[in-house]
Amino acid sequence: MHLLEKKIVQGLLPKRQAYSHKGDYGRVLLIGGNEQMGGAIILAASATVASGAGLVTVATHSCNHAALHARLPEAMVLDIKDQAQLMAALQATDVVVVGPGLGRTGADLLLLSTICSSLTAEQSLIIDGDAITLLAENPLPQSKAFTVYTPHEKEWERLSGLPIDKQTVKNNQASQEQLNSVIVLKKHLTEIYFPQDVWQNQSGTAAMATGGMGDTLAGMLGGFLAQMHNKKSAILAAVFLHSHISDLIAETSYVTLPSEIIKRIPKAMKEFESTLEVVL
Ligand SMILES: NC(=O)C1=CN([C@@H]2O[C@H](COP(=O)(O)OP(=O)(O)OC[C@H]3O[C@@H](n4cnc5c(N)ncnc54)[C@H](O)[C@@H]3O)[C@@H](O)[C@H]2O)[C@@H](O)CC1
Ligand SMILES: Nc1ncnc2c1ncn2[C@@H]1O[C@H](COP(=O)(O)OP(=O)(O)O)[C@@H](O)[C@H]1O
Ligand SMILES: [Mg+2]
Repeated sequence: MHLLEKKIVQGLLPKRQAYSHKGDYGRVLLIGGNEQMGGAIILAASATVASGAGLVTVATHSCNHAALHARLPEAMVLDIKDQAQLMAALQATDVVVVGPGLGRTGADLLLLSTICSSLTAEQSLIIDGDAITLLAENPLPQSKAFTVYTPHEKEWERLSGLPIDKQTVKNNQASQEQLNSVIVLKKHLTEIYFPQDVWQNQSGTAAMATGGMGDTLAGMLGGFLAQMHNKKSAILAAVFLHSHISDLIAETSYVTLPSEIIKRIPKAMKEFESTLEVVL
């Protein structure tokens, strides 16, 4: 197992070219947020914007639109129930993040099925939160998109069938192979399962154990994948930085709020940029 530590991530973020524009930094579509959990998709989308994605759109329940506009004017908003608009947005996007605060109704499952079947191999799909639980209970044909699941241990138990005490590296690798996707298994010392190798994050503390923290990581992953052509570097950098920022805040704070982490993403990214491309 490789250790994901500061020296690995140093220089992974490409310095931006002077002659570039928002179209060069990717389109991300975030899908989630029902009547009870609008906060989850607002945190995720805020993390995507703070990570520097070129254009961010949020498909969420209409009751969340005013809050989203007020909290995050950088993002565009569409009604999660508007099929036509959603299909157009799915076709136009580079990355989809689905699941934060989505809910687990039959309509949510239908939506998930539409998403999985309509994406192409050129697109990336991050499956988080309720979308993982829905897929665990109702397996669907695999999407053609490059797929990343971001389960915590309980969600991984549902998806892989492995009880938490059986989630060994070997067992997790076997499930990762079956799912043919990247797995970000979130916990203390988060593990990242790629087809070729496994990484263990060395940053992060119990100060992160608070609602909305995983929603924030899902949004960061979306933003990093939208901009970086090396997908592995994007995933490793997002996982490390999310927890690294928390470590910095935790030096003087008992808990680290997701919204505080989001504010510090751009500054943290700057410290890890490089003009030379590092390949892991
Ligand atoms: N402000 C909001 O709107 C929030 C919405 N949320 C959404 O709520 C939905 C359900 O997610 P939940 O994770 O709460 O519910 P789940 O029912 O999927 O999982 C929570 C349970 O898993 C257990 N667990 C075991 N190991 C764990 C680990 N390593 N990390 C975390 N939990 C572990 C917890 O103790 C808890 O009992 C998701 O769609 C999520 O995005 C949450 O993110 C909380 C904040
Ligand atoms: N004790 C801990 N040490 C390190 N990281 C933690 C700890 N507790 C939680 N985290 C991190 O916080 C996040 C929690 O994700 P998740 O449970 O999906 O949150 P939510 O769904 O509420 O947004 C993960 O990135 C996880 O690694
Ligand atoms: Mg979660």
